[in-house]
Amino acid sequence: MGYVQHVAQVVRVRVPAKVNLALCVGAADDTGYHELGTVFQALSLWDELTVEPAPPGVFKVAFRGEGAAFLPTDDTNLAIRAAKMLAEHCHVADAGCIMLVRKRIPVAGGMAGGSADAAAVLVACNHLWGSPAPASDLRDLAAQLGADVPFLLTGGTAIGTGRGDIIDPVESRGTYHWTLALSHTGLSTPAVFREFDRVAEPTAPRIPQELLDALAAGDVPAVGRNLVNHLADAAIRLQPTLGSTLQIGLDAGALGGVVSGSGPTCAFLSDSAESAALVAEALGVFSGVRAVRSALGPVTGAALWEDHAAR
Ligand SMILES: C[C@@](CO)(OP(=O)(O)O)[C@H](O)COP(=O)(O)OP(=O)(O)OC[C@H]1O[C@@H](n2ccc(N)nc2=O)[C@H](O)[C@@H]1O
Ligand SMILES: Nc1ncnc2c1ncn2[C@@H]1O[C@H](COP(=O)(O)OP(=O)(O)O)[C@@H](O)[C@H]1O
Repeated sequence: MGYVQHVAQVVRVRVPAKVNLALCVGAADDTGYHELGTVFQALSLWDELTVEPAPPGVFKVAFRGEGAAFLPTDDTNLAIRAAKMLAEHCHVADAGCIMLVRKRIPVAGGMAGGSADAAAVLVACNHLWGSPAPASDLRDLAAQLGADVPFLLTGGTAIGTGRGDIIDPVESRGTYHWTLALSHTGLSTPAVFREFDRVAEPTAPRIPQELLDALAAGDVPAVGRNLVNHLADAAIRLQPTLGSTLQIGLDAGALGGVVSGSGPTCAFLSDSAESAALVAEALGVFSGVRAVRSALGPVTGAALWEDHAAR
């Protein structure tokens, strides 16, 4: 690929959080990664990224909002890794950028906040630098950055296989009202997989057909009944209060409740805003819950946010 001259402008991208409607975990391979069968849904809890050009070789990121104080801003940050990876892949002449992320997705919450930011950076920097990378290259780079990153490019409701990075569309109807119970402390994804390995017997990571049928029919109660997460027991062993959180949400009338990904965020499904509000009220007064958020799914993946573009 030849050298690409970048186009100077300010770019804004909005990227959603994800929840796993099913997270079925198989055996680990030689690298320690587990074979997954997962169904992702993108939720209307958005991180917002602004990217501006910077002098050649300067890559910086800053965070505001939810969990910002806990995030590294050095070269280990996924946002910086994503920008550098794209610049190198596309041989962007004089690449550099300054990124600001307004965070709403909880950090280390099992909702793919870091992965979302990485996906947003790929979309934003590709636009900033004159779209040198086709969508297929963005997908390849995303998978190198993390197992969850490719889905955040796509959004909607989709199946993930392999490491969770091979994304295929799934037939899905309906609007899903989610209530998210945020925890006081995060959980490390590798630690939860390690705890899973310590106890669980690996099986084939088969996504329940009942869940796929319910999604195809837009049968929200049946989706609620068929939410499944093989990492949930491990997450609850590491944060026992999550067991109470799940029970409180279900007692308040949620159609289903599940630990999101590796946790600790718990996600509850309702079929209306009114029912979701009752679930949120019950969770909001439980001391084990730090904060409650409401979100709708499915929504689109990382995308330019034209309406709010810097002027
Ligand atoms: C568990 C899930 C479910 O969607 O989400 P989160 O709870 O993190 O949001 C994902 O599989 C996480 O995806 P992501 O956070 O992008 O993973 P990566 O950065 O690639 O890997 C972090 C660590 O998770 C473990 N890992 C991840 C994916 C996978 N298929 N098998 C694994 O064992 C490995 O220990 C790896 O070192
Ligand atoms: N841009 C980023 N946003 C969030 N976390 C990040 C980011 N870059 C690196 N991380 C690191 O990734 C870890 C996982 O965070 P996150 O992606 O928010 O959670 P999860 O993997 O549970 O969905 C955090 O401990 C954090 O230090």
